[in-house]
Amino acid sequence: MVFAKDEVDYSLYLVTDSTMLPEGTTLYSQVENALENGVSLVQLREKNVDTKKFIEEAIEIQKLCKKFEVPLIINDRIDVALAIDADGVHVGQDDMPIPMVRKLVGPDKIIGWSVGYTHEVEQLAQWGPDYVDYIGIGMVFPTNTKKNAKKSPMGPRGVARILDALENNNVDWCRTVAIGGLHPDNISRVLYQCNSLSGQRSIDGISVVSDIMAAKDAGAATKNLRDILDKGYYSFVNLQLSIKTIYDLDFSSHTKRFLEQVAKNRPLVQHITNKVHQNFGANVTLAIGSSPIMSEIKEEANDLAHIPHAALLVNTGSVAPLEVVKTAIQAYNDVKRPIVFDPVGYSATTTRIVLNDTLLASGQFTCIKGNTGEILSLAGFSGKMRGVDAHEGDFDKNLLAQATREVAFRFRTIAVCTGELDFIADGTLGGTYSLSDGTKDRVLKDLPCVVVSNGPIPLMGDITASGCSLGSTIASLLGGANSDENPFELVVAAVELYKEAGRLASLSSEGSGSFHVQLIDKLYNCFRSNPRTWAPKVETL
Ligand SMILES: Cc1nc(C(=O)O)sc1CCOP(=O)(O)O
Ligand SMILES: C=C1C=NC(C(F)(F)F)=NC1=N
Ligand SMILES: [Mg+2]
Repeated sequence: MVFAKDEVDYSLYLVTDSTMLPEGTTLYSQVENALENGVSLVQLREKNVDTKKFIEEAIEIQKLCKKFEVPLIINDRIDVALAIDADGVHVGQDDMPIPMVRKLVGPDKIIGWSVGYTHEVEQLAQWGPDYVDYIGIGMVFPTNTKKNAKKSPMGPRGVARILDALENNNVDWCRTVAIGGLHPDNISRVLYQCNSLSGQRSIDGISVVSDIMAAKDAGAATKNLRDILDKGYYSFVNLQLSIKTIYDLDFSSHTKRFLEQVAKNRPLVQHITNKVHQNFGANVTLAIGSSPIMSEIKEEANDLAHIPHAALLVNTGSVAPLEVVKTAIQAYNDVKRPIVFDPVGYSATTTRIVLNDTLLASGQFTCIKGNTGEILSLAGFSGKMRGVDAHEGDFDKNLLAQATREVAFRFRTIAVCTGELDFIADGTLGGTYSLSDGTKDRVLKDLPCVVVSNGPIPLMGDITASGCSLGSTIASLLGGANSDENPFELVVAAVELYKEAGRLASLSSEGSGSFHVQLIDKLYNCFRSNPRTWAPKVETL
């Protein structure tokens, strides 16, 4: 049987490995259990076996695949693929060049190629539609399965960039699977975040080796992955994610309700943050009615995350060891508690870019908050001029709104861009994801985005940790909220509250010293004065 190429289901692609089989299992039994539970494509990958043995295995596995009407792909060995008339081959960058492979296997066979860089997509585009049918994009996360791997983990954002490259090079014929360290605890995030910026493309599937091949119960492992793939919804935080495009943002009533919830639920806000912010952030958190804990103890994160209404603030200005931060992010994601991420100094140095990119790839954040420079860099705008027709004000405003929406869309988060104007965009799309067809019905310009303007508060820039402490405020409202509240509304209210407190503080202080104190006072009093008297200007973009 020859599979029509456009009918191949790439959703759950098993790549075999007979060097990691648990006691009492065989290559055949693992593949059979996987096929029975939803694997949609199989690749026989053997790095160190003699050709005779490989052929015997291939014939055996081919019979199994035919029984389940699933195509069989052979890794690397074109000769073996031809010998058994397999449905296709997969080659890596160091294997036989693609044009030769196509010449040998003919036009009907499936050809897969390992891709890790955008220049490889450009090569793919040059060959055109008759060569590569799908690409394995990896590695997404660290993996021990691929020995001497020369590539470093690219994270979901790296996969999304390859999807962008496919679009930018008009490669619409090629399907995509993500591969590398994929397991039940991270594929929801991969499916959720791996979209091209245009929303036209998401990955067509995921590919796993050890999650199934090393599983004692390969059937159960497969079913677990299958269920997540078919779910189409990632509930990463126990708040009410929404797919709304326009919110009725009634600052005074929302903020009053949110602060009442903070007072009632007294959220624990764990700060992993820089030394300068720790003291002021703790005081801001207390002023609002939450209870701060500045903890960088790896073993503690899981206990803290389980405390009701806990929230995590990660501010990468800190020098906390990477493993401590990653453990905390994983712990709060596991219990669906909100995490606010503040990529301090993003783009200032390569070290900070690598550190922040590693952490951004390690979890799902409810909110990513940065200043103008950080958000522009995260969106990849830094230094890129976008036309000069608009005058300074609008130019910044449109650019910043665009950058904030791009960060929100790329990381599926509530993105906050702070500055003279504060921009907030909701890229969560209600937690929904789907294979292959991206977010077609929702694109960047549809994302809810507001700008909070309260007039300049110059003193904000003259005190330490003013931006960092907005993170404490956002984490407090997200942490204190009841589960039926919407994170976008909570974040907008937190920004308005903080901005309004800053404005009031600047009216009643004569310098940065008293401003520091006044800011705490105004936040502290926000419970007591009637927010209705506050009127920050919120404009929906
Ligand atoms: C076969 C392979 N190729 C990769 C690439 O990055 O191209 S990573 C990989 C191994 C993936 O194994 P596991 O699912 O056990 O992490
Ligand atoms: C190195 C590889 C990379 N990707 C893939 C797949 F996911 F199948 F595309 N298979 C491989 N053997
Ligand atoms: Mg190879």
